[in-house]
Amino acid sequence: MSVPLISPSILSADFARLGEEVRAIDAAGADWIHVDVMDGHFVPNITIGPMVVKALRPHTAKPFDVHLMISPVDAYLEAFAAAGADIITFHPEAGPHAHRTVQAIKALGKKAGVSLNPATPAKMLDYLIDDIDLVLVMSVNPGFGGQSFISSQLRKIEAIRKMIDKTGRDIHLEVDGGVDVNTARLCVDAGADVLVAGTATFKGGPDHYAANIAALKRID
Ligand SMILES: O=C(CO)[C@H](O)[C@H](O)COP(=O)(O)O
Ligand SMILES: [Fe+2]
Repeated sequence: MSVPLISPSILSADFARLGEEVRAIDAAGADWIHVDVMDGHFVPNITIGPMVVKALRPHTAKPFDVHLMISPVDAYLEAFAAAGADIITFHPEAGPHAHRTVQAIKALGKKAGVSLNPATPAKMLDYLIDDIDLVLVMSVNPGFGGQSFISSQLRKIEAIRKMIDKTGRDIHLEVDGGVDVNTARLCVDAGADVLVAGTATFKGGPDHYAANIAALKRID
């Protein structure tokens, strides 16, 4: 079985010590840093904006995997790009012109990701897949960390893996929500190559981050 990339969600970090937490997960073996941006409108929670992304940028050289759960999206892309985002992922449900948003992210020189809510079908990707760098399958309803994995999303991951393979392009398939050592294995079996893990990375505190990340990678 292939080893997935791990993108710890800093939603589960200690927000009073975010810079330190980012350095700790970097040292513990995180491949990417997952930044959950919520606006209290598209999702029922408010987290952080571009100023915090900018403040965290000097703390790691690892890619910032920025998950925008905001509506509208386009007005904020430039600010997140300038703040140091490497991958910018948005929800097509958040606006009427998903393809334009992809174009705008790429025009900023960033990797473009599209995220699908649990009730959104894989078909949503039909006319986007050729232009994007990443698909993010939400395996919980977006808005909060610590929720339970919705297993119906495994079928969607399998379907999207087939769509990706058909393109012949190198497109990441990332899963976000309720990923632990058990569900990680199911996601990788279904075709995922990047796993977001908030609760499963940060549980037990800094002394456990390296073992937690290693356990998510060692799932064969
Ligand atoms: O996008 C998200 C929620 O909307 C988070 O990335 C996700 O919930 C990660 O947290 P956990 O691993 O604790 O489920
Ligand atoms: Fe996320």
